[in-house]
Amino acid sequence: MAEPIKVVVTGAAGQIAYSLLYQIASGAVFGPEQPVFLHLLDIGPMMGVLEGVVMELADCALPLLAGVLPTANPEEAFKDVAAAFLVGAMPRKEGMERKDLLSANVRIFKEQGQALDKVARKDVKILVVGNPANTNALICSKYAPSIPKENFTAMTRLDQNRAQAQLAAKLGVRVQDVKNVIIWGNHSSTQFPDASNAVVTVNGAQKPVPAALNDDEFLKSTFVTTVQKRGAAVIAARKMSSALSAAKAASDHMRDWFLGTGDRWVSMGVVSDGSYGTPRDVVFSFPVTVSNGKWKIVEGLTISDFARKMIDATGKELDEEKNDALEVCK
Ligand SMILES: NC(=O)C1=CN([C@@H]2O[C@H](COP(=O)(O)OP(=O)(O)OC[C@H]3O[C@@H](n4cnc5c(N)ncnc54)[C@H](O)[C@@H]3O)[C@@H](O)[C@H]2O)C=CC1
Ligand SMILES: O=C([O-])CC(=O)C(=O)O
Repeated sequence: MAEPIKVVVTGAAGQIAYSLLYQIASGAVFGPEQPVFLHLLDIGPMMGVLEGVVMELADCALPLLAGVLPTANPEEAFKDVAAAFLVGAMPRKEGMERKDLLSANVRIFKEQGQALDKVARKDVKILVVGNPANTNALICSKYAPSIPKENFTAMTRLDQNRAQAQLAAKLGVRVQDVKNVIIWGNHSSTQFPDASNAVVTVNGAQKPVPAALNDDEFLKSTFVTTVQKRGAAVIAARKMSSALSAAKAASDHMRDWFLGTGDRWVSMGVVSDGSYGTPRDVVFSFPVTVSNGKWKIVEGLTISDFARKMIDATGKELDEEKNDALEVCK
């Protein structure tokens, strides 16, 4: 059996972590042969609740769980970690946009960037889940200059999973029969869920999704808005934001980053290099493939006039969020 790797989850006493911790500790993320030592970070007042989570983890009797460290100290939590799930942040309530959380949450990511910079492994893979995820990831990276920018990512996998599920339902196929749907841009209501390159397998044969559906109007309107507003729809129904599906998406994202995607495309928020005419120096969601622990943006896709407008709009929002966040962090 391999040596255990240290993995931190922040917001460990919260609702996403409650689903996520089991997935990590059971082997669903780093594989069935990789033991994990879990570092659980939350704030001081939540230490009592966190103690209960630690008890439940023990009670799961999981063979891959090598140990658990609950703490309210970021430098203790981030020490020598190989993977960081940055979940801990305030969730939005009904009627809010995710960027309304910026002033409350972005400082958390400044402080955590500074702590990661000091004590984490330089090859740590960081996934920011706490909203507004893209801009929090950018700020975290800016305050951790000794860790490569490529190691900071934001989660748009939940949007990808939602998009894939919507398409599969519309086409009457299994979710695993739909691939290469893309989420461009911000994890916000300006994101662009794009099915123009998606492929579906029907009766053993692959077909482009637009041809299989033959309903461009649906792909440009209902499909896009359903995915853009799905988080709000869950909040309206549950009175709390998505947690089960968010934890599953965080597991998918980190698993694919560690273990690879093959030729399957996945969407990840990464620091933009200006690909596809997007603004540089914002965390923008692109289609990527991953091998040997490194992601690479899928190149050479054709961008329609419609896609151009959508990509520009979400890029503009990210530029604005960046400026607001830098102002808050001054
Ligand atoms: N990117 C995405 O697709 C998604 C992002 N989210 C976001 O994830 C975040 C967490 O959501 P939930 O778990 O539902 O919230 P929650 O309120 O249940 O849990 C958040 C936890 O973070 C802790 N926390 C607050 N400040 C902290 C700090 N400085 N250090 C460590 N822990 C801290 C809180 O004490 C709490 O235990 C929210 O910002 C939410 O909007 C939620 C769903 C999907
Ligand atoms: O909508 C929210 O605030 C939580 C979230 O990010 C999502 O469910 O996609």
